[in-house]
Amino acid sequence: MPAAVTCSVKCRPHYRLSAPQPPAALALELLPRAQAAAGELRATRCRTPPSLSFARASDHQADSPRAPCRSSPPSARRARAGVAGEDAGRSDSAAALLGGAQSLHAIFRDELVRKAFYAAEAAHRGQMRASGDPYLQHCVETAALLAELGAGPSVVAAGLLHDTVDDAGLDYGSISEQFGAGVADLVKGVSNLSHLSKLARRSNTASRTDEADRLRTVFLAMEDARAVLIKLADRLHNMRTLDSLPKIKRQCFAKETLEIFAPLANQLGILNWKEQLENLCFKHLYPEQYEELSSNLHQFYNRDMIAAAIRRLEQALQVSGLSYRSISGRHKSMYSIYSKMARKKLEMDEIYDVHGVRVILENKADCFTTLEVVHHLWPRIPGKFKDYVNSPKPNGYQSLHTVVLSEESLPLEIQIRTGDMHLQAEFGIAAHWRYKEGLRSCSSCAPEMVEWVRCVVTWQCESLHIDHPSPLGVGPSPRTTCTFPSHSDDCPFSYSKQYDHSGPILVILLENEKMSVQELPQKSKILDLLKRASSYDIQLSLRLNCHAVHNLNQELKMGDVLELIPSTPCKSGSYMRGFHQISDHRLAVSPS
Ligand SMILES: Nc1nc2c(ncn2[C@@H]2O[C@H](COP(=O)(O)OP(=O)(O)OP(=O)(O)O)[C@@H](O)[C@H]2O)c(=O)[nH]1
Ligand SMILES: Nc1ncnc2c1ncn2[C@@H]1O[C@H](COP(=O)(O)OP(=O)(O)OP(=O)(O)O)[C@@H](O)[C@H]1O
Repeated sequence: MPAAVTCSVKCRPHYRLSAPQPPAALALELLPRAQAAAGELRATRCRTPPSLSFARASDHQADSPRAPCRSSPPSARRARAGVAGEDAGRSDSAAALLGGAQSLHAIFRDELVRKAFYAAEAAHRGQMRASGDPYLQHCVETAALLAELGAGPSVVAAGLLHDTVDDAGLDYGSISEQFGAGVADLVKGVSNLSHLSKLARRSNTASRTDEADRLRTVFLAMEDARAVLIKLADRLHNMRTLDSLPKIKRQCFAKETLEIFAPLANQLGILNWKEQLENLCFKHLYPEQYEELSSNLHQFYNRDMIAAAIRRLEQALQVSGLSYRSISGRHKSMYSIYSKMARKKLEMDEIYDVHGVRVILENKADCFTTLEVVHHLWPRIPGKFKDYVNSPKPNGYQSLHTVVLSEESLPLEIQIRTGDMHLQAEFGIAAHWRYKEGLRSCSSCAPEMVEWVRCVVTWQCESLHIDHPSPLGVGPSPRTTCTFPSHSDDCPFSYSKQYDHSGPILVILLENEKMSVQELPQKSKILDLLKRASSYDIQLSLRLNCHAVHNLNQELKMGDVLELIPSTPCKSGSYMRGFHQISDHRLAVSPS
């Protein structure tokens, strides 16, 4: 019998065991919209994809991130009145929206969150998305995505308010007054990220891989990790509702999302969001390939096979008296299959890990015994066994891999490893995001930064925390020993012991309405950066993080934004209009 019955059948919500769909529905099930629930859920917590009951809810709503047909923003006065709860003009549909959210996520009953809902409702009243849906719906969907991850009230409230500064005339002061500086900082942080993202789209940063890598690191460096989380939720909902935008805009968003936001979600360990973002980008960027693969997968994806295999393996391990920590399974995402086919020049039927199961055991010996059990249960596919336990990969990755033929005559990849090996594969140098990002040029990526933000987000979000418990499996949980944004001395996540911080810094240069992310050695000065500017002349005035520059020898820090302002103002005035002064509590990568 398993010592601790922690069997976690990780089933995607659209592979619910209890509710088989007719074949016609399968194609839709493969669409990312249907992957709406957070994370790969454990069997015990398997739930249907949440869908909020909105006035105009439909499965494939077509909203735009900044819908041109929105009416002009309501006055800040009304928004403030809404914050104070004085406004009696709320509609039935808003009440239905809140009720729908509350029925899915208890956190929408929280006082702060309800207050934020009413403030967002007042601020966005009358505003519509390109699809014709109320703008408020986007705010609630964004907040709901955060709630699904298990984020706390401040993050969910900030998710509701995330567009009130840019699009509805609320200012930092009034949000801070009503909700506290914590929520206001988050809203401001999301707004800054949105501005940078807009500049990046205008500068086509996504098409330059190195620069896209750097920009992601800057995102992590300049904002509270939780602001990045909110921005990701905002982007995920915008990507789900992209259809009503013109093709050129859809592709622009999709390109940026694929190069910047999906890898960011991967780095933060939010794999379900990463997969949804990638699949949506795939659909908009390569519609023909998407359709083709989607129809091929009709034959390949087997919804019940993984659950059946897990049950069979579970029983066999129990009969053998083997203790296991967990058994989980997953279907490879469409985009992951497409990328693997392209990367390795393979046909669909040469991808052996479309269906996969992973067993985590107590010790190495049990791994090998489990392998025997597996090979007794199913015939193995020759040439597909890999012993990374006795021969670890150069990055330290350890696991046994085998591919067997399931009862359904489909290949099933089975990975077998110990808890320690798994932690190394999730958090260590062999972490999955590094393994993936390692395929790209990632010279300037600051791994310590990613690890730090990833762990902060993990602690902040209940469901991620459950999936990724204490990183080393021993010692105190960092949740109790670290205070954001610094590590305690004994924190196992702290890379400070493993890395010297002599690496480069990343700063943003804004000139001629273009943005570039520049990598400079530590202790570089403004003057050093100016040497890289194509348009620098003495007539220009300079601003660093929204402040006028008086000293060109001032040292730059990670995440600094330097703006070159021409003597004849450009058509949009300051490039950083709407960009809020960057707070000083940026994540410290350098000890300086
Ligand atoms: N975290 C982590 N996972 C890894 C690493 N290397 C491999 N994996 C996992 O192991 C799976 C299969 O790796 P391999 O058995 O080496 O197979 P492959 O190179 O994908 O080739 P195929 O046999 O065609 O599947 C990957 O899909 C990952 O899930 C690693 O360095 N880190
Ligand atoms: N056999 C498996 N069982 C359970 N989970 C798996 C299995 N294989 C991969 N995973 C997990 O599924 C997620 C998505 O992996 P995905 O298959 O897209 O990429 P990958 O594992 O890196 O494969 P590849 O590099 O071969 O494309 C990752 O978190 C990965 O750890």
